[in-house]
Amino acid sequence: MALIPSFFGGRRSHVFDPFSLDIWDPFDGFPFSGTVANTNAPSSGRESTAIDNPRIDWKETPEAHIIKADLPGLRKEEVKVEVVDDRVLQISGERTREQEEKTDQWHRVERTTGKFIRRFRLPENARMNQIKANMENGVLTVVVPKMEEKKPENHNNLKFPSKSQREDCNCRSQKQVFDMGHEDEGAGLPPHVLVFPLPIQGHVNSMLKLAELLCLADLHVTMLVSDYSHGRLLRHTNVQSRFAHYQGFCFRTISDGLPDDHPRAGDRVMDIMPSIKNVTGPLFKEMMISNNCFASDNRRAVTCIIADGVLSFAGDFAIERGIPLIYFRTVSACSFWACFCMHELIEADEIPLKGNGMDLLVTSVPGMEGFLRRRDLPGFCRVDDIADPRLQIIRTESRQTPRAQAVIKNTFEDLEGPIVSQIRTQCPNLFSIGPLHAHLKARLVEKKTSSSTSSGSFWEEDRSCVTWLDSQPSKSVIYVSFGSITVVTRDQLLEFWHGLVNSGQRFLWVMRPDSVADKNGESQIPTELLEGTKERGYMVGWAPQEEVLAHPAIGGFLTHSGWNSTLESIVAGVPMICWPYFADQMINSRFVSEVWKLGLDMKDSCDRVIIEEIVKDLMDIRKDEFQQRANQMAKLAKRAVSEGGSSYCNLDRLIEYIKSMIV
Ligand SMILES: O=c1ccn([C@@H]2O[C@H](COP(=O)(O)OP(=O)(O)O[C@H]3O[C@H](CO)[C@@H](O)[C@H](O)[C@H]3O)[C@@H](O)[C@H]2O)c(=O)[nH]1
Ligand SMILES: C[C@H]1CC[C@@H]2C(C(=O)O)=CO[C@@H](O)[C@@H]21
Repeated sequence: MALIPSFFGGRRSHVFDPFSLDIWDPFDGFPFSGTVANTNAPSSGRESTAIDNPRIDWKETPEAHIIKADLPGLRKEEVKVEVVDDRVLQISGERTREQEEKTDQWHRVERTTGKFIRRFRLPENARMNQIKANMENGVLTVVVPKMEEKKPENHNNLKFPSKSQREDCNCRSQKQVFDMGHEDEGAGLPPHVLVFPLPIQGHVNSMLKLAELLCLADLHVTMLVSDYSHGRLLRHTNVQSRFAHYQGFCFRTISDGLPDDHPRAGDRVMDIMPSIKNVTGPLFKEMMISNNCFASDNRRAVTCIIADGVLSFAGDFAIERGIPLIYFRTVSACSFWACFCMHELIEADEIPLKGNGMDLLVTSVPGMEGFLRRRDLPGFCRVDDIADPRLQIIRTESRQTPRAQAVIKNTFEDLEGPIVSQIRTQCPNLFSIGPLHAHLKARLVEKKTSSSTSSGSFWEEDRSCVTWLDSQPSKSVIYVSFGSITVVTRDQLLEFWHGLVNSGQRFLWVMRPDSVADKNGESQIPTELLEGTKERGYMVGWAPQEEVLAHPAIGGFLTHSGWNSTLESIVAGVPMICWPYFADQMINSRFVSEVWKLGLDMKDSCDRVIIEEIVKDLMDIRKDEFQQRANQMAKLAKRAVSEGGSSYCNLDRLIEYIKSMIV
C-alpha cells in the first residue's frame, strides 16, 4: 500500500463540506474510461463491472480523525492512500480481474472489478504530515492526528441579520443570531434542511412529500417556494394546517421572476428556467446571507440544502459556503440519465433531433440500447440546433449533478434499478426513496399519525368526481388527465373527445381551465360528443388524483406520463395509455410500454381512430394482460416503501446521512 504525499496542481478546488465529503469529478473519465468501468450488461463471457465505492466510517476522537474503509478481497498493494489538493485525502485502488483460462466457463459473475475512488476534505485541525494507514482483514484504517484545539476567546463578534424576509414559520420567534466563531451554535438541535423545488406543480408536489418525511424524522425543514406557488397552495390545499403539526417546519417564499399573469404552462413553461436563474438566483443568495442561513435561537443555520436538480445556482451557493448539498431531480431516473448523456448524444450526432430518423435506435445512453428510439429521448432534444437554450440549460444542469454529495431520486430499485446503477457510476451516493407519495403514506400509518396526505394541488380539487365514480362498475372507467403543464389545441381536444366517446368506454376527464390553447368556438361542440359524455363521461377542472387512481372503478389512465402521475398509476395498479407532451414524458412513456409493459404508448399521434382503438385495447381486448402486470408492479412498489424495503431503508440511510453532515 502506498501513502503518497502528493500535491497535484490544477485539480478541482471547489470542495464543499470539510467533513463526510466525497468529491466526484463528473467529467473525469466519462464515459466509463477512467474512474469507473462500464456497467453495461456483459455481452458474452465475463466482463468487468463497476466496483462499488467502498463504504466508509469516519469518526473523530479528541486526538484524531479515524477513517475506516471496507475493502474486502483487496491486497494492500491494490490500495492507494494519498493527500491531494493540499487537504484532500484520497483513497483509491483497483480490483483486478482474475487470470482467465480459455477453458473456464463462468456460471455466476457477481464480484465486481474495476477502479474506485473516495476523497475527503480534511479539516483545518488535521496534521497532514502525520497520517498513518494500515490494512488488515480487508479493512483499511487511516489515522489523521489532530492539532490541539484553540479555545474560543472572544464571543463579541456579533452578526445581525440585515433584513427580515417573509416567512411563515411554525417554530417559536426568530431572533438576532450571534456568530460564535468555532463553537457549534446549535448543539443539541436537530439538523436543519432547506428544501428548494423548481416552483412548478410536479416538482413542488414531490418535494413537499419529501419535506414531510423529513419532518416525521424530527428534522427541521425550511421549504422555499415561489410566491406564486405558495399563494396557490394556500388557496387550494390544507398544507398550512397540515404542516402546523410539525414544530420544525417553516415555509419561506421567493419570487420566481415571472409576472403573476404568466401562464407557467404549455410552450411558455420553459421561461421559468432563465427567470429562476437570473432573478431568483441572486435573490436566494441575498436571502440566505442576510438571514444567516435561516438560523434562530431554536434552529441551526441550514445544515444541508436539498435543491431541485435543475437549480444549480442553489448548488453554487452551497458549495461556495461549504454547506452540504443534495440534489433531488424530480423526474424519473431514466430521464435524468438520458439528460446526463446529452453530451455523448451530441458527440455521436444523435441529437439535435431534426425530425428525421426518429425511429432509429439510440446508442449513446448506456443501459438503453436496443429499445430507446430517438423519438423517445427527453423532449428537450427535439430542437433544430445544438445551441438551443432549452437543450443547453438541461444539459448543463444535468451534468453538474455529481457536484453534490448525494442525489435523491423518486423511484425504486425494482422499477429503475439498472438505470439507477448507471447513474451511480457518476453519482455514487444516490438514494432512491420513492414512490414518495406511497412512502409518506406508509410512514404516516407507521407513526399512527394519519393515512391521508396533503395534495399540494395548485387548483381546487373537485371531489364530485369521486361521487360519480362511486356509482360506476369496477374497473370500467378510463381516467384522463394530462397534468399541470400540458396545453392542447382545440383540434387535439376534439380528436381525444371523439376517440373516447367512440370507444364506448366510460371516462373521467380532467380538463384544467387553462389547458386548451384556443377556446374560440366553444359553443360548437358536436352533439354526439355532448350526448356521449352525458351518458358515459364526467369532466372536472382538477381532481384528487391519488384518490381517483385508487378508486375501484378506475381501469385505465390516459396520461401525459408526468413522473408523479406515472408513479401514482403504478402504485394504484392502473395500466396506462401514454400521450407524452414534452420533457421527461417522452422517455417515461417508452419505459411504460417497452420496459415495464404496463401500458401503451401513443406518442406523436393524435387521431380519433387511433385513440378509439387504443382505449378499447387497454380497457377491453388486452385488459387482463395489462392488469396482471400492473398488479405485480404495484406490489413491488408497496414492498419498496414498507419496513425493510429498498426505499424504506434508503430513506433511513438518507436521514442518518443528513444527521452526519452537521459539522
Ligand atoms: O387533476 C389533477 C391532475 C394532477 N394532479 C396531480 O398533479 C401532479 C402532476 O404531476 P406530474 O404527473 O408529474 O405532471 P406535471 O404536472 O406535468 O409535472 C412536471 O413535473 C414532473 C416531475 O418533475 C415531470 O415529470 C413532468 O414532466 C412535468 O411536466 C400529480 O401528483 C397529480 O396527482 C392532481 O392532483 N389532480
Ligand atoms: C420545466 C422543466 C425544466 C426542467 C424540469 C424537468 C427536468 O428534467 O428536471 C423536466 O420537465 C419539467 O418538469 C421541468
